[in-house]
Amino acid sequence: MAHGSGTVLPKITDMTFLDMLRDATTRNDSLLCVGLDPEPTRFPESVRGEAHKIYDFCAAIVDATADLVCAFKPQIAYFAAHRAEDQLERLMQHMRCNAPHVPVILDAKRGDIGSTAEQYAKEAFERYGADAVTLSPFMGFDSIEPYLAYHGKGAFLLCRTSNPGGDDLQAQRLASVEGQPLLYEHVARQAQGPWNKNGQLGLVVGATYPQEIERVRALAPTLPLLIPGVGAQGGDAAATVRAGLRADGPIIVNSSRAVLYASGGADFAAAARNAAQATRAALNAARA
Ligand SMILES: O=c1ccn([C@@H]2O[C@H](COP(=O)(O)O)[C@@H](O)[C@H]2O)c(=O)[nH]1
Repeated sequence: MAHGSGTVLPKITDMTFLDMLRDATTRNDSLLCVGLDPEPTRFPESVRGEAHKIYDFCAAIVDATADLVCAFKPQIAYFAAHRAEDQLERLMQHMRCNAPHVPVILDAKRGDIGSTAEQYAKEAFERYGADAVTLSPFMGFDSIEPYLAYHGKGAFLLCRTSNPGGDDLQAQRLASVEGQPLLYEHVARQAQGPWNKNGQLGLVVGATYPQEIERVRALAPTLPLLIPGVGAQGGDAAATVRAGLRADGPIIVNSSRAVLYASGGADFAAAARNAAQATRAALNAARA
């Protein structure tokens, strides 16, 4: 264990989230984000079920893949469910020290009234020192605004998510808006336009729906797209890149379980590296 728990170390760079993303994408020649979704029942046999090993497991994955990724994405639920927020704090410190060039997106999917959003923003950016966070836009712009007060930090709004039920609301038509767009199209337009006051917004779009990625890209030509759904959810890596990547429109393609649990043995970190290498290569092969 490299560091004790407590306040997350300050950033050693003044780079914005977008600067860091561009730098890591180029430096590591990668569109791949490794998702950190630690589930102790899937840990290597020697530590299986041991929630106090969450930090050790994730730190080993970070060390094995830091030169292969454009971002890391810890999902906060996997830590909170095990009362392991202290281990997430230590992991954030570990990434800051050992992979300082890789931006970290805290997947929290927060959404609440402004005064509460201020607390969530403080949690993401001050407690954990994240470079970007995921948010639900369902409660409107005033629920997003507190995050934008942290200049240079990124905020990814759920737009067309990777799950089958995403259609239940996201594909509903907004009769009150001119042209009657679908809800997810409206989110994309708002994020590319009036809500993006300081250029901090991005969108979450599922790799499981490449046609919708293309549609979102048409409506939001320059926003960074965070695209989960390759790997365990079966999304097509090549179709994802073709639909989403533009010269001035970056993509971050997340894979969690397919990397983390590539092996259940003592070779888990080496297997994770191999899986990350293969996914990075598949994504790069589809780049124009
Ligand atoms: O639309 C969405 C938004 C977020 N996620 C998150 O991404 C990872 C995916 O994990 P895999 O193991 O690669 O399937 C996970 O943390 C989700 O909460 C998503 O899948 N879809």
